[in-house]
Amino acid sequence: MSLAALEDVTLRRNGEAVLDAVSLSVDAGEIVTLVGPNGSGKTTLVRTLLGAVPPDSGRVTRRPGLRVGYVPQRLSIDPTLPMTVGRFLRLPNRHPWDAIHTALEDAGLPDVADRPLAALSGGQLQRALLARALIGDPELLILDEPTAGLDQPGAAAFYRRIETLRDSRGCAVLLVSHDLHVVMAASDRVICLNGHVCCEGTPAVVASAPAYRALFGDGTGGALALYRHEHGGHRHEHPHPHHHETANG
Ligand SMILES: Nc1ncnc2c1ncn2[C@@H]1O[C@H](COP(=O)(O)OP(=O)(O)OP(=O)(O)O)[C@@H](O)[C@H]1O
Repeated sequence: MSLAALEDVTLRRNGEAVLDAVSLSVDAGEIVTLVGPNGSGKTTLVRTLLGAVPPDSGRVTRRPGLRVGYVPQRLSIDPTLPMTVGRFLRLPNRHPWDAIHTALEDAGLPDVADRPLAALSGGQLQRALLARALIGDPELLILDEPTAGLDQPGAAAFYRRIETLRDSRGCAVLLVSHDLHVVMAASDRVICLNGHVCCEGTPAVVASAPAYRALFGDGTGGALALYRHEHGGHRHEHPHPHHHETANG
């Protein structure tokens, strides 16, 4: 059984289908990247999958007792509040401190528990949000545009961390992105959303799908560039956009 799935889900707002007969599932341990332009329904899809919004038709299923970690697109509290990172992570469930420290370490942010939240850089804040999502030991980690606001090396490093986390913790990852031209090479599947699912498959399959090109045009020469890091041998610690390998050449 999938961890979470939508089956033929349609959701209307103001007479328009925001989600149009969408089917999607996330299985244990896989990385699924959901890409789509602004307004294509990505956040609505995630909220529907989480059970926060009921669909007008279709079925939403989640494995009973599924543990989900959610990294929101934006922080919903004022990051300038005089609060330490550790206290922020203890909200609202008062998790034990050793769980907080483990999560910070896994998110690549050790030794910051006592620092004010306001003192974190954008990339560090993103990792703090990731740490918060990891505390409950999620089976499914959902990240909504986690690299928005990060520069290319920052985004690449964040994606590497997600890949490592999937490997070490075995959690499934649903990654939402509006970056139409660059996705994590480690994605097992890429799903392109534009109200409906217009194509899906491995990154390489989607990159060469006519529906992808028709929707997302010719940025990056029409290719889907992949954040890929090499295992062993030469390694790009700071990948540059021009160094992205492309799926189809
Ligand atoms: N509660 C609502 N009432 C009316 N319209 C809504 C509501 N929720 C979403 N929509 C509309 O549904 C469409 C999809 O919104 P959604 O936020 O899911 O898109 P998105 O792909 O996540 O966009 P972005 O990349 O900008 O975050 C938008 O046109 C939005 O205006």
